[in-house]
Amino acid sequence: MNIAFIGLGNMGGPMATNLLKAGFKVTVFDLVQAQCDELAGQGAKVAESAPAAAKGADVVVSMLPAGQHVRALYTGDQGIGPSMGEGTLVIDSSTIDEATAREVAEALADYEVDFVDAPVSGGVAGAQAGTLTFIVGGSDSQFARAKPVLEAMGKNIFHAGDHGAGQVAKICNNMLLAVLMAGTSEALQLGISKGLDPKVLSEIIAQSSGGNWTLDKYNPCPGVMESVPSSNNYDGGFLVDLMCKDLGLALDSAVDSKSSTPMGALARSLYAMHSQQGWGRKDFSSIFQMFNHSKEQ
Ligand SMILES: NC(=O)c1ccc[n+]([C@@H]2O[C@H](COP(=O)([O-])OP(=O)(O)OC[C@H]3O[C@@H](n4cnc5c(N)ncnc54)[C@H](O)[C@@H]3O)[C@@H](O)[C@H]2O)c1
Repeated sequence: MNIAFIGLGNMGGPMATNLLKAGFKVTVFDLVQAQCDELAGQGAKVAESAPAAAKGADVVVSMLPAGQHVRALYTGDQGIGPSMGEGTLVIDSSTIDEATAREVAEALADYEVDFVDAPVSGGVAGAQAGTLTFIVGGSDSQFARAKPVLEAMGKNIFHAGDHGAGQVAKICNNMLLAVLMAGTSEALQLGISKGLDPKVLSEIIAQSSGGNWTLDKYNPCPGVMESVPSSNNYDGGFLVDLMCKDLGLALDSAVDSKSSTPMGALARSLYAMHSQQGWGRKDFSSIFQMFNHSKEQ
């Protein structure tokens, strides 16, 4: 099976690597040449453009920053719709708004191209380990077509509903993640300000009723955990600006459905302020530093 992979950033790069490891023939394209070169070193073919990558592919996977990039890739003037053959399957794993996911699905149907939205959870570590959770929106038959490809990159593959449903479930998860990361940071900084060792405090809370994923798998306090962005100057991982985007998507959905999301609204303000203070290109766990009043850590 020939797979085209478009968008080789923090997530897309390791996802494409896992498709190569699973034995698929992979053609890649990214605007950043160095990221294409890295995949070429692992056996991928590098295309000169997105339409060239998509030509002749059985499956096209995209992992782009936001909705406008996905819309432009598939439906814009330079869109790759006409480059794909009838029966091609498109898997978009970017986190975008549900309306764009549905719009792209409809536009591609005109070319007899199948589409699923398949955003992921699990972060860069999950992308590298091939243990991502995929949350899929599409018809039953489209889900069945996508599953074997997704299994090469992930562990848990969920069918959330029709087009756009994957995106709705994903932003519910990320809104909660943002709230948990801010709350965990606040609690750890309180303990530190009272003289507690953050490693000891993390172990205590992890085994207590406040335990959560941000504390025991993605600890935001530098020095507590290895191989997470907080121990790497908050580089790599999931950017503050991407979290701001996801919180914006969650609040748009809340307006649309007349839902009350006060914690999500507060989290969006906190992460936006953090971004304005120069942290936009750092990992979202750096919100920990917003609560660091000593500035000595
Ligand atoms: N990083 C994470 O932990 C994480 C976790 C879950 C979901 N996500 C979501 O996954 C998506 C990608 O995240 P990421 O962290 O890999 O972002 P990233 O910024 O590291 O990577 C995006 C890549 O897309 C490329 N790109 C942009 N426009 C392009 C185009 N027109 N053609 C080809 N390439 C193009 C960029 O050059 C970049 O390499 C986002 O929607 C994000 O919200 C990220």
